[in-house]
Amino acid sequence: MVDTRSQGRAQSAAAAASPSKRGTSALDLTGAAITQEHRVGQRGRDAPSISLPHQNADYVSHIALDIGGSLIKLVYFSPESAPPDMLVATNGTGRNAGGKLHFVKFETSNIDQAIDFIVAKGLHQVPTTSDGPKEKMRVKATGGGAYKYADIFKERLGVLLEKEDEMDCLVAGANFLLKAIRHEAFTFENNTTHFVAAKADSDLYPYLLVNIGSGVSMLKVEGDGQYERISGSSLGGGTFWGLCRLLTKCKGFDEMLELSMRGDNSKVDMLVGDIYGDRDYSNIGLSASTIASSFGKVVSNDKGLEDYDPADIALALCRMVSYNIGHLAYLNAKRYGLQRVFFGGFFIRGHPYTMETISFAIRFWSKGEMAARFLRHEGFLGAVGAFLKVHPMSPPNIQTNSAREPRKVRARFVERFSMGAPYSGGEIHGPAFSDMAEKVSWVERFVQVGTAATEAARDEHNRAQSQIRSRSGSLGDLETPQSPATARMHLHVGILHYTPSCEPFPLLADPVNYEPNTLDVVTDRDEMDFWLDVLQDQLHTVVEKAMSSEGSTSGAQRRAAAFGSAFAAHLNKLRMEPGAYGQLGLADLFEMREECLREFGFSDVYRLDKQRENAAALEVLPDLMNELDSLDPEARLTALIEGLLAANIFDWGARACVDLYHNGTILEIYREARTKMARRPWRVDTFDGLCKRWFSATAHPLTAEAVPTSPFRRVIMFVDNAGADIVLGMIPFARELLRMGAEVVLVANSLPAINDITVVELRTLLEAVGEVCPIIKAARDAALMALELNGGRIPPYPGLARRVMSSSRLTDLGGSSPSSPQTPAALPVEDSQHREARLFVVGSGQGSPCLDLRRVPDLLADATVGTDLVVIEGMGRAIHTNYRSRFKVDTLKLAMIKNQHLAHRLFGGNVYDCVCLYEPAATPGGGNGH
Ligand SMILES: Nc1ncnc2c1ncn2[C@@H]1O[C@H](COP(=O)(O)OP(=O)(O)O)[C@@H](O)[C@H]1O
Ligand SMILES: CC(C)(COP(=O)(O)O)[C@@H](O)C(=O)NCCC(=O)O
Ligand SMILES: [Mn+2]
Repeated sequence: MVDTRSQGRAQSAAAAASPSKRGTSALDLTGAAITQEHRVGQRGRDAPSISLPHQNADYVSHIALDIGGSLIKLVYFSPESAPPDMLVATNGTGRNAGGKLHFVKFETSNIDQAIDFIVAKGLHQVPTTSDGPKEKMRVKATGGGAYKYADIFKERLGVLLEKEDEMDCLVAGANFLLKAIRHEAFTFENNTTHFVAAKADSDLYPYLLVNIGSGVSMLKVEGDGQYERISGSSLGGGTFWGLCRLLTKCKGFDEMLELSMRGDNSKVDMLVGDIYGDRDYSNIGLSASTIASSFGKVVSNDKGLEDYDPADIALALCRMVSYNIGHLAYLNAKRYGLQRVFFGGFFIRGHPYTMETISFAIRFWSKGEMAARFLRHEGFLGAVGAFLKVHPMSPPNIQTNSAREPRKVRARFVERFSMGAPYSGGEIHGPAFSDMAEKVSWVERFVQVGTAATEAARDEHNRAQSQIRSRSGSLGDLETPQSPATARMHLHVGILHYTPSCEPFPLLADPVNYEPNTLDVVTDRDEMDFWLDVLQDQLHTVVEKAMSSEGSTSGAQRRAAAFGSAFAAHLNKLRMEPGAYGQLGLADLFEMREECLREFGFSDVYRLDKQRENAAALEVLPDLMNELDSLDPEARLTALIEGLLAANIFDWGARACVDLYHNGTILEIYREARTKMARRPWRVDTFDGLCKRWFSATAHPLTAEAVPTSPFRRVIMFVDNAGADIVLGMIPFARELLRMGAEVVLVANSLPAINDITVVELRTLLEAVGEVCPIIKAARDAALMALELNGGRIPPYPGLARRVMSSSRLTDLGGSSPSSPQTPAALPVEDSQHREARLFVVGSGQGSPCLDLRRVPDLLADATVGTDLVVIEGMGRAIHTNYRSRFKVDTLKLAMIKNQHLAHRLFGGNVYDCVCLYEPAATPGGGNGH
């Protein structure tokens, strides 16, 4: 329940909540407003700051505060249920202590607003089971305000702040973020963002942490909890803010930054050229444009404050403070022999000019040797550190299952950007709406203003880009940054999703350097633009699909339209600022579309198409199996792969394929693909190597009737699309391996993405396949029994010598006579611990058409024990991602390329080219990764 006393205050706040009870869905949108002074034009080029109305909260388990001299930073955590296929890991409770971490900030002078927010969301109360007593939330707090405002928190919320040391929290937060978030740190020079990830502790420590809040702290950090505050300065963010307010009459901080962007500091700063008559002082390396004395020109001009443009003053102040801090940071780094310098604190605010200036100071004084690094979570370091005291999310490197490597902390975190991100201009307002109607009306209400604003910002951005291009060179060398021509860069901080049961795929040859994405779409703007265009072009089709997937009701239409607007806004955002969300790759773009659909309640847009295509493909499966079984082993392997590549054409995510569906039935397309497009030789074709390995455990010469012996013990197969792709492609291939005596683990998406089959659908499908295929039936039964005996987890491979099976028995088994289904017990027994050809199914933990092996569920990681072949299928999983990744075991990558640009870009090829890439296990140290 909302405290009645606070309701009045909450309503009076700019973004007032409806005084509704927790748990009800009513939400008063009147409070959510784009205020007049925030309109484009009045407020300059920035997107309007849109205040999300207070929302009914998710269940929140922990909160932490950092109450500084200028800002209050709030971090809170809402636990989340695991996807259904990952329940085993949670002992069936669905809770695995995973959840979402949210970041919010307020001005300290507006402490009531922060308290209203906490009250409206009920963050200060531990929600209870219906009968239990209400507990007070434990609130960790750091920063001076934890002392100064303790009474207010006690009075208004009834909570006692548990105080934590500020420097301790700062360091804990920085260390955590730098290790847990992939793209936390970046450099910013010459208007270019470059993300730098520390891959090992030795890449990180020791470092200098410069926190620019109201004042400045400089800490030498050597490890977790190992630090020393070596210096500081009173000339910090407060100095800039204070002097700016005094001299420019600007009130808001962002307003001052905006203002400074129109400024010309040479009107107030004394430059070297002013002293040397427009000449450089080249003897000591100073160009004419270097500032000799900040505000020095004011002395010689006989002018009053009112004669100066406030923009020039704002810019000169920003530069003065930034440059001084950069200089001090360099001197301290030098003094302690530190090579890496990270800058945090909210003074920076992703402001290009601030970052350019600090970077310039570090580069200049280090004679080009060092580069300043910035943190995306800027001012949240202390709050995150305080949060970790009550909820330590990642005891580093827990040793899991004995046979596997230690888990990596980073694998457990992923950052997601909600639909509000592009509109709200980098401000963070808590979790997504709990009620769909609220969310949709919010988008409807703000989409026009938001779109107008992002368009204005984009025009501004384009203008700035051409200006920068036209004077390139002047910023390239060690020159003082000119007055900023870049539009404001909004660093977006998303919601951090924490999944403690995720870890890197254990079979990666080089997990540290593994990068799933094949193309670099962040640095390569043309590439980014190409894929943004692709997604933009497809958007109306997806909106239509979404709508019809739910019977085109008016509700579905509104939600689909809102999805369309929200996703379009993300695309626009990325077109302007490819680095706004960190270093997103192509895989993230595709995933963002799926996440956005989910956010608007579309749980599975292609569900009916998938069902229809599965049914159609099942009809022809028995004939296909007969046809394959009649071939001799080598021809059969070729036919299996050709069929698999052909079936990969059923891809609702590719424009070229969707166009095909208008002119033919599923079967016609499949036949055409199999006889024409997927015939050997393929564009990338290392089939001969596969063939050699495939028959390496079988006595030669191969006879026509013989079923070969599998050289592989356990094969993990990442499957792709529903319908023909899985039924006529991957399943027959898996069946062949099972027949040869291998164990097979099929890995499917945990959540839907386009027409990819999900793990739940796959299990059902295999039951249907089992009806017409005794091999699949027996292998599924054996797997289910093994799972039952092993508490739902895939047991390690039994680890036996290879079973040599009698080919006649196997041929019996493979016959498509369903009258005599064989149980596993009827399989030939080699010794007491005989192994069965079991067919397991496990979720990939992902909901994307691509495959990011940096984080897979531990249930899948378990399955790698004993695996000696990994098969990755499809354009998303084997081409967009993982095309260049290497594995500790043999790998087979199979895909049809359904996009002309991509085929051309990768190997000068054409649309419908096929890839059959067999790669033997990477030898240790043998140039893995890329
Ligand atoms: N919206 C804002 N309001 C006030 N100050 C801001 C704002 N955004 C950025 N700042 C800058 O950030 C500084 C505060 O940074 P922060 O890291 O939160 O430090 P502190 O803990 O001292 O409050 C301010 O002095 C100001 O320069
Ligand atoms: C989303 C996809 C990667 C899915 O392909 P799949 O993995 O199913 O083979 C692919 O459809 C794709 O890249 N589509 C966008 C490009 C296009 O429309 O041509
Ligand atoms: Mn797919």
